[in-house]
Amino acid sequence: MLSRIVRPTLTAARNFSTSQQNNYKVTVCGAAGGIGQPLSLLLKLNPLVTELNCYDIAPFTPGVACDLSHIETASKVKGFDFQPHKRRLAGAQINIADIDFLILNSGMTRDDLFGSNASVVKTIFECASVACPDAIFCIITNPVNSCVPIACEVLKKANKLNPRRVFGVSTLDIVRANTFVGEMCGVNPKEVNVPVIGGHSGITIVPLFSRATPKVTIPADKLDALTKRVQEAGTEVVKAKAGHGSATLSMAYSGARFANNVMRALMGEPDVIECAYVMADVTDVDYFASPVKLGKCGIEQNCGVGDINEYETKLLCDALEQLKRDIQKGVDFANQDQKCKGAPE
Ligand SMILES: NC(=O)c1ccc[n+]([C@@H]2O[C@H](COP(=O)([O-])OP(=O)(O)OC[C@H]3O[C@@H](n4cnc5c(N)ncnc54)[C@H](O)[C@@H]3O)[C@@H](O)[C@H]2O)c1
Ligand SMILES: O=C(O)C[C@H](O)C(=O)O
Repeated sequence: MLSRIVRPTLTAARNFSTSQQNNYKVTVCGAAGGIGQPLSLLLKLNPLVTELNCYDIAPFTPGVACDLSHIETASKVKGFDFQPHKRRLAGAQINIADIDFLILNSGMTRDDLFGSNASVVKTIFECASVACPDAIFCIITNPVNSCVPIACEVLKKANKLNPRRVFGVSTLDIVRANTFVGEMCGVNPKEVNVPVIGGHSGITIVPLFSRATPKVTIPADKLDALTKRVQEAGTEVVKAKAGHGSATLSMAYSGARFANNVMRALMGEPDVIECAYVMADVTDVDYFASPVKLGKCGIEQNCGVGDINEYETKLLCDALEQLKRDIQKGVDFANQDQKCKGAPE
């Protein structure tokens, strides 16, 4: 069982063979938002990204792109605002034709999350299924557990689904688990790898401390609290920001880490393994977060659940019940006939 989760090392990427593709065109949807801006910044700093398209409905999006374009890295940056009166031009306005990566973090945080965000995801994937069906899709938009099924259903309807290339980004759960374990055990969090399986919300988040590397011993009386802290870490940030949004900076880091590792694998680097929420047949549910081995075409192998202990098995059972409902909600939404808000005419 492969358990190494590769870190994003921009310097390592820089040293990598030039005979492989190292010129990825990336579009960030939601680029003007709390996550979108720092994520776009990190992508602008990534030497593997040669073209960065910042797309958002916010009218100042071209300004965000202009700001980024002054940074002294070689990539070209363009900004696209996508106002309602232009929606007819969807694919062209988003500028997703011929791109390699579409990173989707457009949408609201917790208020009215499902209704509005589900529509955004559906709309963008209707465009993507025409404009860039072969891109790598990274979905950050919440609720991830339902948004990934929506995206896959839309692509499936258009006969363009390649499940190896559609990812729900659950990296922040791993990043948090690594950090909290590092703090608790006195280990540099950079050296810690805790696989996190299941989904990305509450009890669907199942950290596997028994499989942490390096091996750590979590005192029995602290295990519940540590597990809950990882599961509720999003709420911890929401409360701490006191009405000013949810996690943005740690999420931007996590999104950039994930995208960088996918790019490294696409370039042919071996043994790149990341946890991600993907279409899978490794449990009773159709979408599941687990370690996946990445390769030149996207997911090469789903490593599945692997060995887990009794405590984690109980967590997983609870997670699967909730995941089933979340997934069904997404599938049902995608298959509703009604035209969604903001869909291209
Ligand atoms: N996967 C994760 O681990 C994780 C972590 C944190 C946040 N999130 C989610 O990421 C999403 C974004 O969070 P944020 O804090 O950046 O929110 P935000 O409100 O700051 O930014 C969202 C951006 O999306 C834009 N937008 C809305 N509709 C759009 C559309 N149709 N097309 C293009 N852009 C559109 C908005 O104008 C805004 O700039 C939320 O759904 C949030 O819950 C996920
Ligand atoms: O929890 C949230 O609302 C945002 C995000 O999913 C997070 O994990 O921080």
